[in-house]
Amino acid sequence: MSLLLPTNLQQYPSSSSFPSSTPLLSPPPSTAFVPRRRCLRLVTSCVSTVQSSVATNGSSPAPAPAAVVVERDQIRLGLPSKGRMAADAIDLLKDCQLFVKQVNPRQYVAQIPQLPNTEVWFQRPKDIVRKLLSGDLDLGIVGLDTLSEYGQENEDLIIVHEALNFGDCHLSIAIPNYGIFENINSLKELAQMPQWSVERPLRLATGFTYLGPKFMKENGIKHVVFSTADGALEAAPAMGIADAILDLVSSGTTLKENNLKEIEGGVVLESQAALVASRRALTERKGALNTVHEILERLEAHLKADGQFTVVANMRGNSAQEVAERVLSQPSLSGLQGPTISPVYCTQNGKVSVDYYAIVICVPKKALYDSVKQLRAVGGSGVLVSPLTYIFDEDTPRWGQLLRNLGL
Ligand SMILES: Nc1ncnc2c1ncn2[C@@H]1O[C@H](COP(=O)(O)OP(=O)(O)OP(=O)(O)O)[C@@H](O)[C@H]1O
Ligand SMILES: O=P(O)(O)OC[C@H]1O[C@H](OP(=O)(O)OP(=O)(O)O)[C@H](O)[C@@H]1O
Ligand SMILES: [Mg+2]
Repeated sequence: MSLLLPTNLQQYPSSSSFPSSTPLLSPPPSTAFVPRRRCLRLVTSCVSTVQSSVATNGSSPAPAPAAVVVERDQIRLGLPSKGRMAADAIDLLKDCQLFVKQVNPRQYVAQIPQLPNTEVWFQRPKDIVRKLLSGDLDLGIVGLDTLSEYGQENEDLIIVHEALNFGDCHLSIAIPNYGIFENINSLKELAQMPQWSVERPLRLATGFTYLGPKFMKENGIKHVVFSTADGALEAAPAMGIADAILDLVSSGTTLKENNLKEIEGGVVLESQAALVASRRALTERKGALNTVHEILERLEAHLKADGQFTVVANMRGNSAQEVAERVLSQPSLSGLQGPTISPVYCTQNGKVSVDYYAIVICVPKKALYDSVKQLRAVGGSGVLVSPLTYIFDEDTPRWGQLLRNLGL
């Protein structure tokens, strides 16, 4: 196969792609920490010279002396310092009653009073990943795309929560919707175009210089060269300096406005914000595991509740059992663990009696109207709907998963 990769790309592992759907990465062979140095990062926006000029993002596999975790009192959490993830990360923590106290936006360290042993450090997303690897951060919030690109499947990186519900986007190949690409709609068709040869390979512009070549190689795409730039990649095809691009897409507006289209089979990964930790920090740094447990519990309680409403309704009935049977006959009314049903006491002619029962259930926001209809169908009235703030379960499944992953 004649995938044209510069030699420095070929020394990286090219096993299966980093699975964004896998919550936790596999355990490491040992807990010994070998820090990896940042690699050279050569950026060129000149596509015609790229065959030997693209270097991968992230860390190089250069040998380094074994080291231990540097002692410090504080657990360090990295948050995006700017860009579209910055405000959302702080807002998410606020929704979990974790208030980041940043005196001014140019100050790169902050505190969370609710977590006195934890410092927040604001960094660019890619630097959060690099610093988790170097041991300068213990925890971080970054997009799965950045984690995959700069983490490069390093076993020290553990995804503690893979779906923080913001920063949704996907990494995708896009081609022009005109000219020779007009009738090309899939990766397979793109690969089979007669235009590409050793002399004239497909020119792909991307900032994802690790994931891009890896994806093309895994998909058996021959005759491709990569170029990279720091932004506005969508301009490259119209400028004549690339045939296709590989970039993040969320609304799709930028592609549309630049006459580009996505193709079937061209999605490299789905991404959203994730909580990531250094395995070494969790196993060796005092207090790190407790901190991550608390953050995880708060996140799970908030995120689980975020998608739900509390619904209260009154229902006429002869007994709680009979009301329960009616409610449970409806598919959307079973709540988290079944409905809570309580008698509503009233006085009639001086006597206390029970003619109504109050039922309380949690329903997914998306299923609200269906649930209301089903409640009415079984005799529910006076339906009250309120937002749900937290759901603290007995245990958080991701915590158990994390402990297993750490071998604890
Ligand atoms: N439409 C989108 N385009 C790019 N990133 C998005 C988009 N939607 C969500 N994201 C997420 O936001 C992250 C940060 O993007 P942002 O553009 O703010 O910073 P960056 O491009 O990594 O940094 P810089 O602009 O300094 O190079 C991305 O890595 C991705 O996880
Ligand atoms: O699908 P859309 O909602 O249109 O978003 C996709 C665009 O957003 C990002 O660019 P960004 O805004 O970060 O600018 P950049 O090109 O300078 O990175 C990304 O690189 C795409 O260009
Ligand atoms: Mg950007």
